[in-house]
Amino acid sequence: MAAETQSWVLMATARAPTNIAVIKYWGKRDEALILPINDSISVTLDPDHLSATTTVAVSPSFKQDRMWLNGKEISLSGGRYQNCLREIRKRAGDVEDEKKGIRIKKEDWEKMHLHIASYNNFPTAAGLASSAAGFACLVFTLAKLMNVKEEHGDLSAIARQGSGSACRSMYGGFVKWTMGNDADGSDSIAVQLASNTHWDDLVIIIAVVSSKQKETSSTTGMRESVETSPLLEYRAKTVVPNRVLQMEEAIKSRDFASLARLTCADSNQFHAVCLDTSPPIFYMNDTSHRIISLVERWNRSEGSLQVAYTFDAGPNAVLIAPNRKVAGLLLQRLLFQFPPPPESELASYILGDKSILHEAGLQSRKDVEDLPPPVEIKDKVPSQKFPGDVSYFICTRLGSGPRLLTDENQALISPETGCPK
Ligand SMILES: Nc1ncnc2c1ncn2[C@@H]1O[C@H](COP(=O)(O)OP(=O)(O)OP(=O)(O)O)[C@@H](O)[C@H]1O
Ligand SMILES: C[C@@](O)(CCOP(=O)(O)OP(=O)(O)O)CC(=O)O
Repeated sequence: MAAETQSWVLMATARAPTNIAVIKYWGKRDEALILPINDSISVTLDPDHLSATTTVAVSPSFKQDRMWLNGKEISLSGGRYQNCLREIRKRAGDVEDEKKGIRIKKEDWEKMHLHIASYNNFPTAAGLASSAAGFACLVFTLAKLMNVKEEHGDLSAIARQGSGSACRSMYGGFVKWTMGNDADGSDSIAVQLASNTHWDDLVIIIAVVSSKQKETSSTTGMRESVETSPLLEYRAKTVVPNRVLQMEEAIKSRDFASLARLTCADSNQFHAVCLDTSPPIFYMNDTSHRIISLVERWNRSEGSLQVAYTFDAGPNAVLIAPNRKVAGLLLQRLLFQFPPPPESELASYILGDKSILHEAGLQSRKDVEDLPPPVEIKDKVPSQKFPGDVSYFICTRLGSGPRLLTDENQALISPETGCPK
């Protein structure tokens, strides 16, 4: 390592999106390498609304690897962080910054320490896949700083070792994680099926459902399902392979009815596997079930699939609408049943792309209070309302994959101190 001065700090900053699976990953065949028992397919969400931003800095003055997440120092000693750091360091290349007089040879990276700062623009560990955005961003930013030449696919195999679903956040649009066959996991990678512009009418609405009870983590839950659920074996071997083919076809031909049917069926089967686990795992709650009923009732009354729902390892609903008009009708239904609690404003109850709200004629709490019951529930069931059962909604869309942020003002680490700003 040669440099005029030993006090320099070299940094890279990037942003990576989160993703939601429409064909779920649930179950590993190798716990250490994080190799799944079936393929999965996801949509990448708009990084403007749900993403991680990470800065990685290197300096000869750093004494150890350190990381700060949302401003708080966290330990990097866990196997998942260590695996990602080791795999990237192995592939590091020579780096030269002539202006700053910095040269780092590839063999130097093993000895140099890193400071990492990351920030999520959405709640961490709230069932919104922060670990997917976080590990994808970490691996992508490390690879940029260390001049790693690997393709996104190879990088996805490293992100996978941070958290399985993270490998799918290495691309935008529609992404497939192919389970692979090799024992070392080198072919268990993500591939892009279509970019976010391929089907840009789709609107995603996330209902962040209030939940007090502590849930079983995905890692623990899927281990218990692998050990005890006979349904999971049938799902992985028999159901998912066909569903993946049908989903790929639906995406290619922008067939919303098919996408919706497969998405709902796969979410429901995943939660059936959780119930089939011993002891059973309950990720959804009464609010989740009410949202499913709302969608099913509406779809049935229209005689065609208006929207799709899917739920990960928690009670939050992710709803997919084919376009803004239907998304507006969906918001009206959701807000009729789950109005904002008395003390909260509509503007802080609907986050992300608020324009859909305005297009649906909803400018204020009064507009929500005046909403008539949806036609499909009139006269059939009492139109009960549940204010406060949803914490807030996020309106978003499909998004692009990780990208480098070149504006130094966006760095989360100070070039002077080498620590978070
Ligand atoms: N930006 C980030 N950079 C690096 N690691 C992160 C980042 N954000 C989250 N993580 C890691 O992911 C962990 C949270 O993952 P966890 O699976 O508990 O929650 P989640 O991904 O938000 O929710 P879920 O998996 O249920 O959708 C954090 O404790 C941290 O280790
Ligand atoms: C239900 C899921 O969200 C499970 C995600 O599991 P994780 O990727 O969080 O699990 P680990 O690999 O153990 O870190 C479905 C999915 O995203 O495909």
